[in-house]
Amino acid sequence: MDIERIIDELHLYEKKVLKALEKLEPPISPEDIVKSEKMDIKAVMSALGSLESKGLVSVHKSVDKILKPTHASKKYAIKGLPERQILQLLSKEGPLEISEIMKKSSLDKTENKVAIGWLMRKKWAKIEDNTIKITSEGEKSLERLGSDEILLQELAEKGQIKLSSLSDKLKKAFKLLNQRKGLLKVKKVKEHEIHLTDKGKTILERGLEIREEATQLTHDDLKTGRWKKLYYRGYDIHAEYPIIFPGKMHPLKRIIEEIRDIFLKMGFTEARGPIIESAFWNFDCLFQPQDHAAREMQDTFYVKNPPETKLPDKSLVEKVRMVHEDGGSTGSEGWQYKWDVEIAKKSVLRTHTTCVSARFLLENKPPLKMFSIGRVFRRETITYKHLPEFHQVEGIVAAENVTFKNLLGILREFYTRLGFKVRFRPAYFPYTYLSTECEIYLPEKETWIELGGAGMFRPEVLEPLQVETPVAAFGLGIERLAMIRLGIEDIRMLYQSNLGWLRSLPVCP
Ligand SMILES: N[C@@H](Cc1ccccc1)C(=O)O
Repeated sequence: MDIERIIDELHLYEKKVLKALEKLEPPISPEDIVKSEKMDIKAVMSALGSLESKGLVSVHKSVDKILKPTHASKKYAIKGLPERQILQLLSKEGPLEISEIMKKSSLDKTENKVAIGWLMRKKWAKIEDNTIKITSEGEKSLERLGSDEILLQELAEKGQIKLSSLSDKLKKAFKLLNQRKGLLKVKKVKEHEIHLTDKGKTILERGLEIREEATQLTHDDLKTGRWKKLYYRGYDIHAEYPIIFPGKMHPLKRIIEEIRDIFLKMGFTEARGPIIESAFWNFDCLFQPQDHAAREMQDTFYVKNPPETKLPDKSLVEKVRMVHEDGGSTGSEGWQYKWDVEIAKKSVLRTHTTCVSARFLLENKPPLKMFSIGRVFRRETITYKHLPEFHQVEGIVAAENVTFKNLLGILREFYTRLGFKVRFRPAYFPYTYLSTECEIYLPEKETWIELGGAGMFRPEVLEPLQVETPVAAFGLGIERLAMIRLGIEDIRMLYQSNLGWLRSLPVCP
């Protein structure tokens, strides 16, 4: 970054700190700046941090020790260390036996022992024939203090001393004193020593203008024209900002809207049907025999109230009965059993949206293109893969020349618009022939997953509804598409209020 730009982007606080560094005598600590600039320590530290990241200052971190005297050391600073007190005693009294020292000294027993130990260590005295005598070293020491004693006195005088400020000699003395119990209080402290870098010096040489910043623009400033002279701080685009969670559409709802949009754009009309459906529309008119496994209680939710749902026109019901029993006029043999209208009346929660297509075909004449999105229900145990309630998008295309190939083309177009690669495999449904299953490709897992069924409605479905053109039909699951889109492995995520996750999803995918 060039110097001009750095200067331009300096904050008021950064400038103040730089100026302080120019003015103060090194070594400079953050506390020195706090004092000279009357700034808050937090502001100083944060300014130092950004100045350091811009390469204008270097901050030297070190650990120092603060030494303070104890009660005992203050006493010794006046009277002398125990060994000095005994040295003086010996110089007055001449050589003494240990027991005599114990008696004559004003120290207590332990202090006497300590004193004799240190007399030996410092070579101020020696033991000869059971008596303690001053050495020539000791004689010299009577005239001058040792560096440990000097340090002790300085401590008593100043109250506290930084280890780093001591001369080498006194540093050694500190080590010696610190070996002894109860003479020193030592506290470790972290130190910051701040230096201007060459870059920092260059900037100061250019001269820094410190202008107070206007924080608020008042009505008065505007009226008087003072605003022209005010100095405003630039926007800090890196400043912390509050995280806000705007309301947004649920991701499942979003993909539903996307699917709706695709079909509308492909020229389909949207239809709806009831969620509580008769078995008739859900199964019978789709040529699903009444003993079909899917109709069992363990697969389908039967509704207690209302237990029965109104059937359509008698003639349609009658035609459906005939198709089931012997194929009616379709040329098929039917399922060859006695069809029961009571079973057809039962209320169910629809197990697919194909019943919406069947109803639509009764009401509308081809050519037509219809789609329907809605909830369907199956008695599934809840797992990461399955829910008893999910969404399908259903559709039909009915016209004179509609073929199975057209159906595949429509499905391919739909999935391509959603951004997926699709393939088809043969399948079976009681109500379609030919039938297919659509699979889409998962690049991350390098696998294909099944997403829905499709096929050409059979004559056994179309005849009772009096539809004379071919009808291409499809019914596709939506939750799995959503899971792939969102990269989630557990379908339950779509139905839990996991706010953390929902909030983390971008508003626009
Ligand atoms: N109803 C089938 C899908 C389907 C719809 C239309 C035709 C063929 C199959 C299902 O729920 O899986």
